[in-house]
Amino acid sequence: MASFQETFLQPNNSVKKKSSGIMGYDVPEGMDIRGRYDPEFSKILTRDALQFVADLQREFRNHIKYALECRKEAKMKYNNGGLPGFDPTTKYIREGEWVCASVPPAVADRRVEITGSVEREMVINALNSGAKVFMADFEDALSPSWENLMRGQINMRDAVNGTITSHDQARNRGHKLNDQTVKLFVRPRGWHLPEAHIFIDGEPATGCLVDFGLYFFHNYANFRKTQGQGFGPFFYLPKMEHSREARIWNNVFERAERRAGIEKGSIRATVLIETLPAVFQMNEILYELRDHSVGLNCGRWDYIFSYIKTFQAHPDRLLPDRVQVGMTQHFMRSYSDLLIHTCHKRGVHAMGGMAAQIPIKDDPAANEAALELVRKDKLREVRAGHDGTWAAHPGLIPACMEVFTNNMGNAPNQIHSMKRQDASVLDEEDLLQRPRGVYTMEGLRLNTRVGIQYLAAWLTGVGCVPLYNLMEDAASAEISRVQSWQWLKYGAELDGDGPGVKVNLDLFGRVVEEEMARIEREVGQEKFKKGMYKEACKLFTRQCTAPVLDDFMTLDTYNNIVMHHPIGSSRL
Ligand SMILES: CC(=O)SCCNC(=O)CCNC(=O)[C@H](O)C(C)(C)COP(=O)(O)OP(=O)(O)OC[C@H]1O[C@@H](n2cnc3c(N)ncnc32)[C@H](O)[C@@H]1OP(=O)(O)O
Ligand SMILES: O=CC(=O)O
Ligand SMILES: [Mg+2]
Repeated sequence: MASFQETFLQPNNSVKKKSSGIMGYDVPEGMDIRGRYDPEFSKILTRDALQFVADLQREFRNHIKYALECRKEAKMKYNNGGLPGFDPTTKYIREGEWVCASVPPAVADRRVEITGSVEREMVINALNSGAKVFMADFEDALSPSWENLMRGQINMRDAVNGTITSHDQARNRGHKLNDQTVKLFVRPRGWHLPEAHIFIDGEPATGCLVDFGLYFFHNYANFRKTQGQGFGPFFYLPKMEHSREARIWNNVFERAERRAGIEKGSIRATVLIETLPAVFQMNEILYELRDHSVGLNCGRWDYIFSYIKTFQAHPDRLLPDRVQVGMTQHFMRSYSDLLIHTCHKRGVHAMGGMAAQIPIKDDPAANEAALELVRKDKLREVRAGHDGTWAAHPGLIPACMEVFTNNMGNAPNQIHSMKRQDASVLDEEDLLQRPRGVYTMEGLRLNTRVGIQYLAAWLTGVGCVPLYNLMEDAASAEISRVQSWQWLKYGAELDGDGPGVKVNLDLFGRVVEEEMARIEREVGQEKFKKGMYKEACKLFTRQCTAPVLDDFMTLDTYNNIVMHHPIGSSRL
């Protein structure tokens, strides 16, 4: 097999060019790095790694643009009254008798997976956590600033090398890896997010190709030796809407494997089914990735967000208060059951999702109640046939582990024991059924407080925060945003907690003002003044009152965290 150096360091005639002045990155032809120069970052942004990213971008950019155009077309169809559904032209895939490549032994048992951003201490804690897998997140849990992304890549490299350490000076505490660590999966950003600090041929790079490309380039060889038992690296793939997007990932993987000289099928990925259109494409997505798949996951928070977004022009499908849209609603249960049936039919893992509860430090009774909710959620998942689940915090791992182990015993998964044949009859009506529940003023207030505080954190580089004893990230905060937009747009009647009142601009304005005052009281004047709450409030208000719904909260907001050097901040 060709060595890493031989395979990647092919001669090229590109002009050696340093960007960003005297101290600059050594970039290949057609590439421009507009992010801050840092000697540590330059060990990630090597010329050859950048060339690899540029090659991916050049080969796949038109496919990505086409896939994003198709999303727009689908949106138009839904906005004109259409409903998502199964595609008659791919019935042969849904009904065919095929299976995915067999599961790599290294990740046969995934009963508890901890997730977290790629921040250094969190990475070390997650790898030491005693879960089976750590999903290191460049997506929902990360604010994609240049600093976060580059430090995240450094942290991933050091994690795979087994050399990652950190020292917290303020607390005089060190972090280092235990002898036993968990298996690493990396979640790159979704297709929709650009990387505005790296330009290729005059255009911002595609965020996920930067995340994937840099991580793969630097780590694939070590990963396969130390983590993957000959397989890997392993990925989670977010926010896809159609199997054509999975086909692009499959082609990216095959290209990377060829360039690295490793066998086809080395790279493995779990796809999050977290958009409403994707639930009708689960077989097709697995089929596209059949040589590279290691299952599907119920990304329940983005799924709820996507339900609202897909039905943005359907006032008869308003969702009730966010807290009432749980996994026991018929459409959510149907999605999880069909996902299990589909994955097990195709021989791969059906992963559960994230309960939003996190440990409550200063109130044992409330903490026990939160833990009980997590246990209940996990029990539902394992009994339904899921092979594993997500935990948002190390403190939840023992409870999740206990529930799964009590029900699965020593078996690494339930792929062959829980076929869920009964779920094969679930149809469009089950998957789209209108959720039941009430619309309340408290729901609107909570959405406002959560949306503003999440955005305020995101603007300062923090992509996941504890709010009101729950985990909030880009996916859960999106629900708050689009729900507020939808209630406002259609004048939802809030009658769940008193006499009915219709949401309108006046009411929403008052709610925003009052909730800002409450946030100030809750966080304290000093933190409020130093923080980005006012900016966040402006962004949230604009997004909720926009005549046309923004596709993603993070797209417009991204312009606020782009920092071009040496010029200063810049809009795309
Ligand atoms: C919808 C989705 O996409 S879900 C997936 C994306 N979301 C996530 O991954 C959420 C990950 N979780 C988190 O980010 C955090 O747990 C939060 C923000 C929810 C709570 O954070 P905090 O309030 O800071 O937690 P807390 O103070 O209890 O942390 C205590 C310790 O646990 C660690 N910790 C907390 N969560 C995690 C985690 N997910 N992974 C590893 N370590 C963690 C902290 O680093 C801290 O360690 P230290 O004592 O060594 O400094
Ligand atoms: O990514 C997970 C989700 O629930 O969204
Ligand atoms: Mg998600």
